[in-house]
Amino acid sequence: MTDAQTVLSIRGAEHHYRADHAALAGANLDLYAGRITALLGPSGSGKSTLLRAIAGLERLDTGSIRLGDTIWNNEQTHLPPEARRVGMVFQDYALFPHMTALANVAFGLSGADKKARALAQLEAAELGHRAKAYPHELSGGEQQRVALARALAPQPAVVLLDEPFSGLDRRLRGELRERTVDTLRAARTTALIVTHDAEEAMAVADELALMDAGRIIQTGAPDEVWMEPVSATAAKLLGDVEIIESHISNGQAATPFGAVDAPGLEAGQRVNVLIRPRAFVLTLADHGTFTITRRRSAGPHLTCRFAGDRGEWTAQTPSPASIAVGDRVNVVLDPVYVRVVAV
Ligand SMILES: Nc1ncnc2c1ncn2[C@@H]1O[C@H](COP(=O)(O)OP(=O)(O)OP(=O)(O)O)[C@@H](O)[C@H]1O
Repeated sequence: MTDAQTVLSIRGAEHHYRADHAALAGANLDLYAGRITALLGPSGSGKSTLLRAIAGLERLDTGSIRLGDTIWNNEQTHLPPEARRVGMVFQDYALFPHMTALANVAFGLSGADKKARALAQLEAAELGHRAKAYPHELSGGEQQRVALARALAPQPAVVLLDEPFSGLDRRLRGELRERTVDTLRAARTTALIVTHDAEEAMAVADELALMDAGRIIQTGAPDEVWMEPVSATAAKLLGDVEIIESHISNGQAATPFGAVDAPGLEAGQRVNVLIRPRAFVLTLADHGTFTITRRRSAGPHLTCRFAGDRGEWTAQTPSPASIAVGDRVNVVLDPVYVRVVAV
């Protein structure tokens, strides 16, 4: 994303909890004005640590965090959390149990009109009628909405949400996800949402940032990142993928399913061929090269395992019900769902 204004900029962020392990290992990330960035990464990749560093709850060893021209962190500076204009929604919502919903939302506000402003924020979350309820009297979804209202009430420059839907059941998750996105958009907030759920990240993100081993390994629009992963690690974060090691010869990478074009890569270069399950096109053939070893129907598509001399792979095809375990098939690749990346 280059046309939106950068609000928050993180460069070379490093953080160690222990000397022998970097929780952040040189992370770079930009957040853009009014846009929602989803931070997706496996457990332990450093997502929460990055959030906590932005909020000022962890101090960077090296690197910088800037809000516009204001330095929040660098070698000399560590602005305390209360001096940063950050709203935070934690995984467990962290509402004050002895305070009403209204008091929770008003907590970070000052001025004579703070109750009115808090109430307006609760009403925007369609929870005005629950203003006097205590957290234990609210459902999980309502608590999350109060937590979001509390984070937004002081009109922060950036809102950080750490796995904000993880405590909710599946149906409620989808509903609340949409509501949260609508609320953030209505408030024109710059937001960073942490998740380890690829589908959730794709659903909420204007910008997707992939994190692994303390670094941001790829950023971009969700579709772009899905279609053009920069590495096998990035591809795996976004869904099932078969990875075939190969090398470049005559501008192509050989696979057991035929050669794949690999423009721009030099002869001899070692590569990974990244194949999404839907790239495999299976055709029944009496003397086919591969054998179906397993099949599982999942409504509109069929997931098949198939084996050949050099391995076993998983395909996802639009339900051709005629394929059965033991059938012989030939397999070619739909190049739309195949990428070749240098190793
Ligand atoms: N308070 C702590 N003390 C020591 N090590 C920690 C602490 N918090 C996190 N770590 C370590 O830092 C690394 C990054 O952890 P972090 O919680 O940031 O990852 P994460 O991507 O948010 O993971 P998850 O999705 O499981 O929440 C991990 O190796 C973790 O064990």
